[in-house]
Amino acid sequence: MSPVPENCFVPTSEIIAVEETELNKKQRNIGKWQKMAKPHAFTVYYVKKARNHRWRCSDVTFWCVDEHLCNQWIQALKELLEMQKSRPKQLLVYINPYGGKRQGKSIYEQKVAPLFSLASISTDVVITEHANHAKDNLFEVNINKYDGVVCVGGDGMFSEVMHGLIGRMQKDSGIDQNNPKAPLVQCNIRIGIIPAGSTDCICYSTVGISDPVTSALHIIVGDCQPLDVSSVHHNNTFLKYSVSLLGYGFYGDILKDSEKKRWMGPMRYDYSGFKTFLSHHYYEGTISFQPAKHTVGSPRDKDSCRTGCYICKKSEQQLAEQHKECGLKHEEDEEEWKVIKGKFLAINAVNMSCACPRSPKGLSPAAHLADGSADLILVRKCSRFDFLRYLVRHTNQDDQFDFSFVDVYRVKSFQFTSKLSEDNESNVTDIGKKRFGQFCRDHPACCCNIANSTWNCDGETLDSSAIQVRVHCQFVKLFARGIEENSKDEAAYSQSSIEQLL
Ligand SMILES: Nc1ncnc2c1ncn2[C@@H]1O[C@H](COP(=O)(O)OP(=O)(O)OP(=O)(O)O)[C@@H](O)[C@H]1O
Ligand SMILES: CCCCCCCCCCCCC/C=C/[C@@H](O)[C@H](CO)NC(C)=O
Ligand SMILES: [Ca+2]
Repeated sequence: MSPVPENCFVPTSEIIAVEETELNKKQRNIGKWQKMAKPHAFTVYYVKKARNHRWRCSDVTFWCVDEHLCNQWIQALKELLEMQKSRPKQLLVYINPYGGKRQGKSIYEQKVAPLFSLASISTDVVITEHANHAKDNLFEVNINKYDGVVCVGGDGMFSEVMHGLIGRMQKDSGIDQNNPKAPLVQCNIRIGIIPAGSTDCICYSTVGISDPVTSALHIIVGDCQPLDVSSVHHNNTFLKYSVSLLGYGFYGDILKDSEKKRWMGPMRYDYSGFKTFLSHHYYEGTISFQPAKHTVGSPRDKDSCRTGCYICKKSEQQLAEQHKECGLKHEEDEEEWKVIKGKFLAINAVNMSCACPRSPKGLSPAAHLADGSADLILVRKCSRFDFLRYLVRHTNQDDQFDFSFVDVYRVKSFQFTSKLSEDNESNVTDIGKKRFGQFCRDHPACCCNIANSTWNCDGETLDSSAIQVRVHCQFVKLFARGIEENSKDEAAYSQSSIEQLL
């Protein structure tokens, strides 16, 4: 138990629980309580903010001689907690026992379940037995029973749960996800992520740290962070939704190679990353996009998306106004498309910064969680050395878009077709060309890859290289609050912390 501080203050929104404290004989015999005939006590458990966005559960015990007064305090504090209507009471939890370092089950049992129980949250826990178990299960359960769904795992596990929830919502509303222009029904049930994967990019980008206890506490206090979701189609077939990275070329090739090496755990990305870097393949294709004119931000902004972000709030208001004015009409059909043809080492479309422990600022540091846009990053063919310089900037403070071979656009929709599929479409009868398709006709020894790359969609591969993508503003909600401002005030606040304020 922490030492009892003086002059304390805790916002009720950050109290985890209040409990009557059973005093044992030893406790009764310390200090001034020794003189009391029968002391009474209650303990307040609260969120303690530490460095680097880490949250911990701390506690302080109040002692008192008057049993009635003590009970009144407990009662009053419990009533205050009852008034926190955004807090979940009943959660559905899916644990992937094989994600990341295969620690999902023990992380949940040792670090998370005791906190949920302290906060009086009831849970139904499902330990997944195979891929898509959680997704399929979400189509069957009585979803209205729950205040939220929690996934214990990595980005792939989050993606599964999100697909289950969105899919269920569309099915219940009779909406065909295969129609790329269908007015999708928003998903209001919040998703919590307990990070136990290999990259944990979605957790890191929305909380600021990949830490199971911090995430559990954000769930307990009932945080809510909306997230943009991209729908990905191939012609009139729905492929997937994406919230973090849609990557073709470099990140697609890493994923394809790393899937065969899952046994290596998170290290597989380093191994495949190195191999893919050495292969230096580039891909030809055409990318068309509609710029996101509704948002005031730019991918080159110096400021990042933080808790209470005004750019995301503005997008939310605009979205609401658009819905009022146009109903279900889709304005984007009428807006201009920009077309870019080229040879690319990487095409990355990110709905959020994609910050993760490997890349603390992410692939697009100024991308917003909930502004209804994605940042489309085009890395053109360049030397290995230049590409390495670009990759190194993922890991440091330098501007990763300040290269002649890198372009970045903020978009609300885009399409991609590879040169190979364009050629095949325009000349389907040219069998010789198709058979020759795997080799570069001009320079057999160069890195020009006539075969297609694969799309990496939040860590899952897509079956098609030709895709149409549309960003849906604030389409799902997480138990998170975005990354809190890391000001000097916050550092001071976390050092002295609530102990001194309570
Ligand atoms: N019991 C299971 N057995 C095999 N695969 C599973 C099981 N449960 C879930 N999966 C699948 O495992 C995939 C990867 O899981 P997860 O995202 O948790 O870990 P990861 O790939 O190591 O981390 P990251 O996605 O952050 O890189 C998910 O796409 C999910 O569909
Ligand atoms: C020589 C230095 C090279 C350093 C390069 C580091 C770059 C790391 C950037 C990782 C970006 C991750 C984006 C997130 C993708 C996830 O959706 C996905 C699934 O978890 N993870 C990966 C690795 O594809
Ligand atoms: Ca966005």
